[in-house]
Amino acid sequence: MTPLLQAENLTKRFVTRGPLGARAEFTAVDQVSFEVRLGETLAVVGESGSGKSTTARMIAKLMDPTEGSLHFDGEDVTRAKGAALARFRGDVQVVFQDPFSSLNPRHTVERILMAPLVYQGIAPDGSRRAHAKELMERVGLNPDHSLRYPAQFSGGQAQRIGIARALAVNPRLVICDEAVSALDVSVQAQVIELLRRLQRESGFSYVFIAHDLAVVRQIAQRVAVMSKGRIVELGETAQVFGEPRDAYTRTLLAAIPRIDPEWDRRRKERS
Ligand SMILES: Nc1ncnc2c1ncn2[C@@H]1O[C@H](COP(=O)(O)OP(=O)(O)OP(=O)(O)O)[C@@H](O)[C@H]1O
Repeated sequence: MTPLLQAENLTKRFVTRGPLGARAEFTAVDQVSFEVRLGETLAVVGESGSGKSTTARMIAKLMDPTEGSLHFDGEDVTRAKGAALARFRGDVQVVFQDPFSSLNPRHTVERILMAPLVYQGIAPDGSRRAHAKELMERVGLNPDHSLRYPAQFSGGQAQRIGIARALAVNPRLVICDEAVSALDVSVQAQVIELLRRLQRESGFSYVFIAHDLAVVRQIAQRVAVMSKGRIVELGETAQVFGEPRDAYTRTLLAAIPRIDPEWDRRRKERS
């Protein structure tokens, strides 16, 4: 079956300036290849600076790769512009880490949620307001609060607005870039539950970028481990976490605080 998204040898090099103004090239993402299957959640994990966000930005087409290609639903979208790019934007949405900086503080929730409907030409003029309220209900927000501003919501509620905005266009792939990392643990659990429910209801795929492996275990069927711009391991979550083949993955797993003592005990027994 054609994968929903296919990244092949994606590479991103940044040009930097050294202390004496010398030009240097830095490879943030190096020949990364993976596919995202229909309806699955693929997590991308790795330490800070390993290239997760740069990869997310390239597959969301918020940044062009220096090299490599990107296919969506079998179509080459690497250089997509105009109508093809607009179609891609309707299919692929991003939820960012900090809802407060990714939501316009001067716009009401209603306006924030109506904007993608207007852009994608979804829902006729007269029904957009009702559509925005429905979206609020879907993500567990009170639709009576549609005329409030982002700052009037808590962090978890604001992230629900970010999720509702991503869902407005009925995407087929949602990229969550550290979408729950800034939330308190209890709020985080609620938002993860919401993300899972929405996937069950709508069947879209997630690429879930995270550094918290405990979160990844709850949500992802497959996981790609990144280190220094490369994917060092990719496989079923249970297999990668249970029997990591790569030394870096083992270090990463050993470094996280365990929330599941039973799992930790089994891991220690094996090593
Ligand atoms: N615009 C840029 N110009 C130069 N270097 C960049 C740029 N964006 C990212 N980098 C560098 O590329 C590397 C990968 O960054 P990236 O943000 O993708 O990593 P990450 O794994 O998402 O890390 P974090 O979890 O801290 O966000 C880092 O060393 C970063 O400093």
